[in-house]
Amino acid sequence: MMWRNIAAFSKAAAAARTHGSRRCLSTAIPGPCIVHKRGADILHDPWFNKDTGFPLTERDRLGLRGLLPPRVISFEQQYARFIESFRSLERNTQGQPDNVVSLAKWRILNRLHDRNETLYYRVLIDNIKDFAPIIYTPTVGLVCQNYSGLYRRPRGMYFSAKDKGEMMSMIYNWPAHQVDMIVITDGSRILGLGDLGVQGIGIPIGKLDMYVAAAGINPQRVLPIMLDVGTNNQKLLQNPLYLGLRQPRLEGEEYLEIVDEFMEAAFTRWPKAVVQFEDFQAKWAFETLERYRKKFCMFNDDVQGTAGVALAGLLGTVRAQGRPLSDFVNQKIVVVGAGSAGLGVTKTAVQAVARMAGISFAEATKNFYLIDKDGLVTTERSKLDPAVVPFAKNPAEIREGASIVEVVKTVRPHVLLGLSGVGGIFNEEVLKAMRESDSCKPAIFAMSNPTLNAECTAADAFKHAGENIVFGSGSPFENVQLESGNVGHVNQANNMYLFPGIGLGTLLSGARIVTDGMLLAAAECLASYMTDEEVQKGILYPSINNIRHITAEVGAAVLRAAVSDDIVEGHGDVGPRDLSHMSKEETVDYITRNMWFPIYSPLVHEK
Ligand SMILES: NC(=O)c1ccc[n+]([C@@H]2O[C@H](COP(=O)([O-])OP(=O)(O)OC[C@H]3O[C@@H](n4cnc5c(N)ncnc54)[C@H](O)[C@@H]3O)[C@@H](O)[C@H]2O)c1
Ligand SMILES: O=C(O)C[C@H](O)C(=O)O
Ligand SMILES: [Mg+2]
Repeated sequence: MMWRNIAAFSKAAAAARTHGSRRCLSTAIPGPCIVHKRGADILHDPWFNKDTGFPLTERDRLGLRGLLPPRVISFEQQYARFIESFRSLERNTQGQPDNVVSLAKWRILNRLHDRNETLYYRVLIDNIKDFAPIIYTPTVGLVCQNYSGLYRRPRGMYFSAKDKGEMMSMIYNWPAHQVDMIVITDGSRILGLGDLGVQGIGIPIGKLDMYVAAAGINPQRVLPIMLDVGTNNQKLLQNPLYLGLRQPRLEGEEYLEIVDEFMEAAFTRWPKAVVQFEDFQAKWAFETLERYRKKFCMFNDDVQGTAGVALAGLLGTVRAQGRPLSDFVNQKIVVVGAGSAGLGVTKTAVQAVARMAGISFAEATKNFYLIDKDGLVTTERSKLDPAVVPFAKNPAEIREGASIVEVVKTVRPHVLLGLSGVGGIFNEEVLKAMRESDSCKPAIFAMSNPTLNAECTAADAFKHAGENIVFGSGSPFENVQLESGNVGHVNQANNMYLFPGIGLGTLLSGARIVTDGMLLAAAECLASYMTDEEVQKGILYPSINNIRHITAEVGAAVLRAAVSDDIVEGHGDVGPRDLSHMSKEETVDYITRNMWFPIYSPLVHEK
């Protein structure tokens, strides 16, 4: 396996990325785009609309003459105008409550999204660091919470329990002929915000925005899906404006029949699509993953994407300590949260230890401590969930149900990682206890989203746990100015660094399933991306500004793993033999060339 080579590869990767990041943004002359509509219908279609940017000849050809003011405004002018209105909104809302400002920013972006997708995705790609926190975590959480009130226009498709028996025909209501990426939720566990029912549609929309921005999936080929099987959120059920089914969630077979029907319908119409499951409550996240992963091209981002990002972070912390990667097997890791994300991370990290040390899975669990809402999980617990059994500790080591602080004080872990969804649970006492860690650079990952649900803030982590820590959080925080004059670096430990590459690499390989090998390759690629110099400064993940480049690398790693697993079927004109003959560089190049980039294409009308 590659683990030993990660540090060596990282230097070469860093050099390549300085080189490569320009390439994927280069703007070749765009090919024509066929439209089947004319006149005002084009202006009202955000896929084709160019607003005042339609050249005069195109206005003639498409029946737009007279429907727009006479001046033609260039793309660059339109872009500058939007950025100026965004900046002026920032100035005008200064001093207002954070939620008000965030929603105002989301609205202005959403209006552009609804009107002109080319311009929208261009401003998103170019300003990803500023805009990701609006269209993705944390603001997307606020949008979901307020969705029924914010709703103006539909986006994506809604399949409800009332549509049983109809889905195979309904799927043909979607206007695009080709769909490459689908992100689906049932709204049952939206970030750390719980059951938000139909309002959870904001999550697939935000994830697919990241697919377009990071992976260059053509926005005409993405499909956000809400599977509305009811909600158990009483507040929503009582809200007269709630837009979802007003019934308790379906359970058991009734629930699975709905998901089965959707999967059959989607893959019947688009057999080559990739489906990402997102924000399902743990029991359904695991059950659907097992049920579909050998049958359909799908993966669960919260279980599998998060596991890869966390593993890359954990390996990074070993490097940050100046230790060889092989020392990963000696790291003591406390994971707080034993749900879809926490269990996915723990299982993957234990597997990595077992592989590296050449020991059994059971032996490799020795240095892992799993804590859930009832405290430390031990074998003494009655009604132990089968999924946590492999990680349950012997109560003779530490008592059943021990609190986080007790566990930290007893174990003196190298890493404290939170995926509990409970804001502030790494309180002052817990963080101070991490000062006694056996690591020279203790690591704290507060991975829960959105910001208020993070287990601690970045500032508190550096203040209480010490200035020598490594810190990661699921939602963005500003870097922290330390008393020593140094900067405490904040890593965004978020699955956004992997899911776009997993989806894109799978799509372009033409694989019909997503294997463990493909997921592991994605994690290894991310783990080897940073240089030793960066890692020693506590920088474990790349800047989000490099997201297209890292996604191309991850996508290539996933594709090459699919080749190794002998499951590629090719994509478009590129067959399985072509894929298997590509070198690593050629694969990255192939992935990069297939990324869509927002630029106005000449529109050609066809009846
Ligand atoms: N950063 C990322 O990339 C990323 C990825 C996936 C999930 N997440 C976040 O992780 C959180 C959990 O997601 P999930 O899907 O695992 O949820 P989940 O509901 O499946 O699991 C939550 C777990 O936390 C435990 N828990 C609840 N209260 C606790 C407490 N007081 N002390 C200790 N443990 C407690 C529960 O017992 C459960 O095991 C969410 O906030 C989500 O946003 C982040
Ligand atoms: O959506 C995110 O930002 C990460 C993750 O998928 C989550 O559920 O929190
Ligand atoms: Mg999620």
